[in-house]
Amino acid sequence: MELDFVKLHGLGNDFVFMDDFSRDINLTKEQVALLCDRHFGIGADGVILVRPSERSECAAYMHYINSDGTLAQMCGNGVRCFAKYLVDRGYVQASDGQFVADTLAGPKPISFEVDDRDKMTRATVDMGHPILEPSDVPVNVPANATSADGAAFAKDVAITSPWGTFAFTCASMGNPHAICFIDDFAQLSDELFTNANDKSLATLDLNKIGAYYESHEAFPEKTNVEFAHVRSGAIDMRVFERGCGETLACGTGACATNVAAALTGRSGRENDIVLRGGTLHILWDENDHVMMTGPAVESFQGTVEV
Ligand SMILES: N[C@H](CCC[C@H](N)C(=O)O)C(=O)O
Repeated sequence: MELDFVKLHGLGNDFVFMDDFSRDINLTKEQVALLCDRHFGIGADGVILVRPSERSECAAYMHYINSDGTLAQMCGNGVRCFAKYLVDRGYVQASDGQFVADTLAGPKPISFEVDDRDKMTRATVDMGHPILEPSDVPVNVPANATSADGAAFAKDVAITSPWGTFAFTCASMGNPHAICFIDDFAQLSDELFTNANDKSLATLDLNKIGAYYESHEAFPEKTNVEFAHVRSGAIDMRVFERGCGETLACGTGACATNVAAALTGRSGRENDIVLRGGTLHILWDENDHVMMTGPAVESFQGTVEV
């Protein structure tokens, strides 16, 4: 079967988009993995099928699949690319400046900017409420803290690994995230770095430590794993994504990291999250909504045999 596709990315977190308004595309895990293979396929972190929404208030439904073929509830960079796909093709009027995207994590209101050719450049997505109750993240560790409004959450929970014990604060944006804040990388074991002479977030070996925690038994549905360093005015973050491995950026991960930093008193509620692929601006507002702002870029189009 020959399928048209469009390749888009949000800060280098990249996706193969396919128009599935006719609801007749059903890809196997093997087909998704091949489409995402960076040597034998198109190459991407995931596949996004654009489907009709059953919600009258939503323009379309984003069906997100990780590169390993597993479904995920939400994709922050993906939903900004989803917005660009719809606006640039006229499914959403550029002059409207806003619409609602439907996702497995529910409706997500989006406001967007366009250039002088009515092509979308940036979007702000209302990612909704962070989910903090440990059993809802889900994470099998006790709620050891309560947030300002009394909600239970998993704060700095120590989970051991072969390379030492790391403390995670856990939150969901519809999908699970475990965030470890590291202040001093020099304290960590040499074997955790791709270059022990330069111990930093940049040289942390995520294929070792990220992969270990992604599938740790503490996380019944696995988890996205973020390592972050808070500095004045910004938070540096790298991510080992569930079902993908390390990606250059993670929108839901940036949202969860912002919430975790604020909850644990490491930062305020609004931060620039600096990722390998670029910067996302995140605000956890006074109504408990997490607002994510960032770009989306279309790389190329094509057809592919599956
Ligand atoms: N791998 C994630 C989904 C993609 C999230 C990420 N690409 C984003 O931008 O939020 C998961 O299985 O929960």
